[in-house]
Amino acid sequence: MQPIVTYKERCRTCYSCVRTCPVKAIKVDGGYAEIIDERCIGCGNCLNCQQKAKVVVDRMVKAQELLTSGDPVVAVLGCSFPAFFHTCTPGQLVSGLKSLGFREVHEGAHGARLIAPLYREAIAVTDRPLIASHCPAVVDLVERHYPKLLPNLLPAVSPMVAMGRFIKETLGTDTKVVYLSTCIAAKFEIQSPELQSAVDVVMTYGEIDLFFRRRGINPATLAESGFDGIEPAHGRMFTLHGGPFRAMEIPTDFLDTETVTAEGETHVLDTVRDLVAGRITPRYVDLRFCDGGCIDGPAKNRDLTHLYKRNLIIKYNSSVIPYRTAPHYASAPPPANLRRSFSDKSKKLPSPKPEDIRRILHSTAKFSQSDELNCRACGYATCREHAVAVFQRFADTGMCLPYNLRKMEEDRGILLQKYELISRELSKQLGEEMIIGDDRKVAQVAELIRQVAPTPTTVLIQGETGTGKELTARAIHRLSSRADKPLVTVNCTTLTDSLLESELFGHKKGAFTGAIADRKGLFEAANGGTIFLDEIGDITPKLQAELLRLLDVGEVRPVGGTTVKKVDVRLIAATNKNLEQGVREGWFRDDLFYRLNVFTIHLPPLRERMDSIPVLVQHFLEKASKKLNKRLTGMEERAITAMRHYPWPGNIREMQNIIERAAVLSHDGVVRLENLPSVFRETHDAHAGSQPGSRRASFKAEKETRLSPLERNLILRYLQEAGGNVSKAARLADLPRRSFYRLLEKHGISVQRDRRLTSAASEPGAGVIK
Ligand SMILES: Nc1ncnc2c1ncn2[C@@H]1O[C@H](COP(=O)(O)OP(=O)(O)OP(=O)(O)O)[C@@H](O)[C@H]1O
Repeated sequence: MQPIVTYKERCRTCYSCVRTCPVKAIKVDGGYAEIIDERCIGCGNCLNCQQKAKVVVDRMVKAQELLTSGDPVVAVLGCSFPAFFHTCTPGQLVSGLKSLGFREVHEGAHGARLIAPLYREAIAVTDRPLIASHCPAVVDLVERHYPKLLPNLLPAVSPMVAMGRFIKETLGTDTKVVYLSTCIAAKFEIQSPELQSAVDVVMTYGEIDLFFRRRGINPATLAESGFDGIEPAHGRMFTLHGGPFRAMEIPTDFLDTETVTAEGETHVLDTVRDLVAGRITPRYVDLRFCDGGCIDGPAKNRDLTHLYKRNLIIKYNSSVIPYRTAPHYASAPPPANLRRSFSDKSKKLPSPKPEDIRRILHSTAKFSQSDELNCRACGYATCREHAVAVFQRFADTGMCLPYNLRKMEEDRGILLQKYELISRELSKQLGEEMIIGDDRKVAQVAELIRQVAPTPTTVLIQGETGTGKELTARAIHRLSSRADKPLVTVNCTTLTDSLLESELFGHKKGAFTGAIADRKGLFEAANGGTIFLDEIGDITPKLQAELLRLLDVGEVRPVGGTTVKKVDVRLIAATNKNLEQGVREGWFRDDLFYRLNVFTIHLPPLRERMDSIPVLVQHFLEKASKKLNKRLTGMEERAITAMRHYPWPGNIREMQNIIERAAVLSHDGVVRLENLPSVFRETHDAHAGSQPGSRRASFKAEKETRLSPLERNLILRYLQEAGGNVSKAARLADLPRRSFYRLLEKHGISVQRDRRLTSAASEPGAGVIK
């Protein structure tokens, strides 16, 4: 089993392991990131996964099995142990390990002394730069990724393997050796067939600590025992920066270019690349993959700083360490063979051709250099590196975050547009086509519609939100000679600017990222019929110019296209903005305004059409009855009175929504005041209170009634400014989100994001235009 395993179900594909793996030994496939064993060098960087999806396999069970097997088991403490177990003395630690069942305890630093002669010899006679082979991650790095440097690896085993051989050759081969360390690569090292039998188990200090705790052993409370092996003297310096020179007595000095020492991923990789390129030619290179050396290996003590740990080692080195060297070691010869060889374990990967890279980049909408953001969100340093990994099947294109975000945004716009079309279609089926009203102003509107409908004239409909602008546009189309041709409606605020332009006019393949084929626009789709552009006051100046051109010459030019197409489309535009003011303030083109303003219909707000309230109530009750499949016979007088006195900031849509909601709540088929949002009860009470002879409402009730509409208007305004996004609206209003939601509920306002502000309410009654 590999020493590091992946828990698929914990992987959240954040790609942090891809990002931190120095040799890109991580493959993202099937929604999780797993280690590619042949490429892995065991550095342990991927263990920093916050989800704990990559973990070191716990060797405690294996160690326990050895300890209970009856065979002698020897513990060897790696040189960095004083920087981990700093709350007890070395002698107490030895006692603790013996309580666990270890027969002997050794200092692994002696291993450095064992291999030192080989190092000195090789360095003295070498004709090429020699790379130290004591760090297993460095050995794996060369064997798996830089095989050109195989002849440069110093042909000696690591101190750990030297210790294992020394102990087994002295005590006999039935002896088991457990090595304790901060190193994860050592766990990989002992799996190599050539070295396997030297050490049986590698455990981290953390695992041993857990072992102590599980067995209720606290070494700090134990009496001291002495180490059983051979005292390593300055071999203990091995773990410190530059320590191997001292531990193995390799002569060097500060400015000596004959020897180089490097620690940490960046420096090690740079040095290796320099060696491969022949940029440096020292005699000996001492490399350790972990930044900070062995005391800062992946299983280090994370509570202590590097300098503090370094001081612990130095202090340890100058203290008197209890030793009771067992007699069988005093005269033991060094192991017979401390040499080793290395092999090429690299795997040749397929190299993509330029067109392969281009194809992969195109598939994530990267058509030019500027599209390559190199944001590293996928874990690769550049978009091209990612593309290479995709080609080599280590990565997939779904890892590109900017592309995904953009695509989501576009999909959202398209879905919103579809949603609008479907909900309009649904409304039509529910018989929403009628313009209802029983007042003078709606009668005037109806007359204007009848007059303009049969002509080809462009119409501009102005009115507050929810006053029936779209309904009016539909009526004009229905009464025109184009009624049998399409009516295409577009809400100019639902799509991003660039997407809206391509939706309206179409685009040519390659016009922008994501334009993978030619596409017709909505003007072409509406050819022969009518296009209704809702919220025209929100379009950008660029789009205003295109629209003006279209109205002037009757031609559309697709985005990215050079040719134009004739279209015959009648335009009806609507806005709740004051376009004249827009012209004065410069955000709306005057020439487009005059082009649109040929025939304008102003829709009065509901508060100016109070006479229509009863017929509208009736109309919406009938609609709700159909939609909810519920018998509704009417609305009680108190509720109608409240409706008459309510200021209706959301106009007829608000009324429609409120009646539908009340219809849901009604128990007996009659909509009662209690079924309406509380603000209506307050409106009713305030009104009743102001009637002669009626009992005066309390100050609190009256205050609430008068302020409530104001509060409601404010909420609607914030929502409108936030495009229907409640969190944003709450932020604008400087209110906690929860409070904002409470206000929405109080006023019966329901929100559909990016649709427009709809509040929980209504519409009218007697058909004026059918
Ligand atoms: N006079 C009316 N008679 C019947 N229903 C109406 C009337 N006016 C509006 N409605 C209904 O109110 C709702 C909102 O109408 P519409 O979408 O036409 O308003 P709008 O002014 O276009 O809104 P917005 O400014 O938010 O785009 C629709 O369900 C519509 O059917």
